[in-house]
Amino acid sequence: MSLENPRTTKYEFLGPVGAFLISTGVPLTIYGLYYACSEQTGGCPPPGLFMSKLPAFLDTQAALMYLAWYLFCVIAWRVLPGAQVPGTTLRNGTVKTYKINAFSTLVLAIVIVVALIIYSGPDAFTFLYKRYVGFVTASVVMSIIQAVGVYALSHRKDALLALGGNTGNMMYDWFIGRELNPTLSIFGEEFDIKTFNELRPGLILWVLLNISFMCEQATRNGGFIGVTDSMWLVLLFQIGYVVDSLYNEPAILTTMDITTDGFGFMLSVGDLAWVPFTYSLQARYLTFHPITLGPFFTILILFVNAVGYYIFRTANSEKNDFRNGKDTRNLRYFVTKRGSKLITSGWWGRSRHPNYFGDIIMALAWSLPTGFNTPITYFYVVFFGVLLVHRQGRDDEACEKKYGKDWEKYKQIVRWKIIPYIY
Ligand SMILES: NC(=O)C1=CN([C@@H]2O[C@H](COP(=O)(O)OP(=O)(O)OC[C@H]3O[C@@H](n4cnc5c(N)ncnc54)[C@H](OP(=O)(O)O)[C@@H]3O)[C@@H](O)[C@H]2O)C=CC1
Ligand SMILES: CC(C)=CCC[C@@H](C)[C@H]1CC=C2C3=C(CC[C@@]21C)[C@@]1(C)CC[C@H](O)C(C)(C)[C@@H]1CC3
Repeated sequence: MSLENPRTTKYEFLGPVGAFLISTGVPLTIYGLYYACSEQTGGCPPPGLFMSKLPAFLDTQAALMYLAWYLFCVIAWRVLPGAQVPGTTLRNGTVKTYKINAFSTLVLAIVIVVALIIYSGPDAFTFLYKRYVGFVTASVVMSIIQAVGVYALSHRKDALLALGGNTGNMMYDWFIGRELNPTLSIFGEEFDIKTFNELRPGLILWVLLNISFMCEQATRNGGFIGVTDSMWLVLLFQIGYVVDSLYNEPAILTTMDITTDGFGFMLSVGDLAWVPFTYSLQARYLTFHPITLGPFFTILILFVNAVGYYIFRTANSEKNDFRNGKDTRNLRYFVTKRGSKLITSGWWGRSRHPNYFGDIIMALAWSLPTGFNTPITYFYVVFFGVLLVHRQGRDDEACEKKYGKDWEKYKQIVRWKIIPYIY
């Protein structure tokens, strides 16, 4: 075992057994959510739990369309212009550069879809709703293929492995991600598989799925005039979130997924299947269960989302500006033995993950438009809460390793983990 790629001695997610359970559980949950909440199976939930029939899992047309979608994203990455931005310094001392053009890819995709809808009517873009299960299968197959491919590639002599992904247990390493930054060369340009998947094919597909669900509602209700206020709210919030993520694309380069985690099945299925198909559940529900909120509830939900967005954005900007030497707020901080500074006032003085707090408030605002008819449309809030609590724990552990006593000192100053005065 080389010094650069030490053997991993600690398992996360309960080791190989957990890796197996999550790898099978994630696709099953995506199908399960469709089964438990869809028009085709009889409602949300269906009247008899085991009585309804699932549509075909395999749909060749959907698979071909999904492949075309993925290729569109790759071609857009290659041909659209974009700044070359350096990532963080890797532990072997090298720095990778990334092409920043995810936002232009989103704009291009939306322009094409809107042109299609204007030219041919909303009915022309309902195929994502109608062939939903086929698209799920295509994205899961794509995730498996990619995870197998990057696992095989990671056995090159020059591969830099993730510190957490080199246990030697095939199942676990395949799941958690063995290589830190699997890269291909596409027409002479370095293609970083992990950052590409994290921001483009899945997040933009989430937007397109939502637009397709709105088109289905419009088709049924006499055009876009018949689209309900609840559907508009969900689209506004979720498209706004994706726009924000892609517009701030360089911010992803310092997240733990990019700096620390390898790319394996957990991230490939999370990025390509889980994000678009479970995060869009609310809009899919509203397609077959339209809800009119009226001005009072619309304004109330807009307010909840605005509060969440304000916290999420100002917290992330405070940290990014501070770390980039552009702080205008005179935030208090202390310098750690490692040399980096930890903020102790503003949002980062109120809790150790104020951005997660904003994110979870937004998650709630995205489910509220579906009313209180079924708990299933609140799945995202629950999952996201669990994800963020777990992520907070992982980050705390990583910071403890990085900063040692300095992290203890920071924890003494900032006692709350996510929600000030509560958690
Ligand atoms: N919608 C979704 O499904 C998901 C959304 N997200 C969102 O992604 C965003 C990024 O999240 P994530 O990467 O987990 O973590 P953060 O952006 O919260 O970054 C954590 C890192 O920030 C640095 N840091 C911590 N405390 C301080 C401080 N006081 N002062 C300065 N730096 C500090 C540390 O790294 P260092 O010191 O090494 O720089 C730490 O590892 C969040 O807004 C989150 O809500 C995340 C996951 C899923
Ligand atoms: C069910 C399963 C296997 C879960 C894996 C977790 C993934 C769903 C998440 C891990 C980190 C993520 C990030 C985003 C989406 C969810 C996943 C993939 C993210 C792209 C959402 C938008 C944000 O602005 C972000 C870019 C910061 C974020 C990055 C992490």
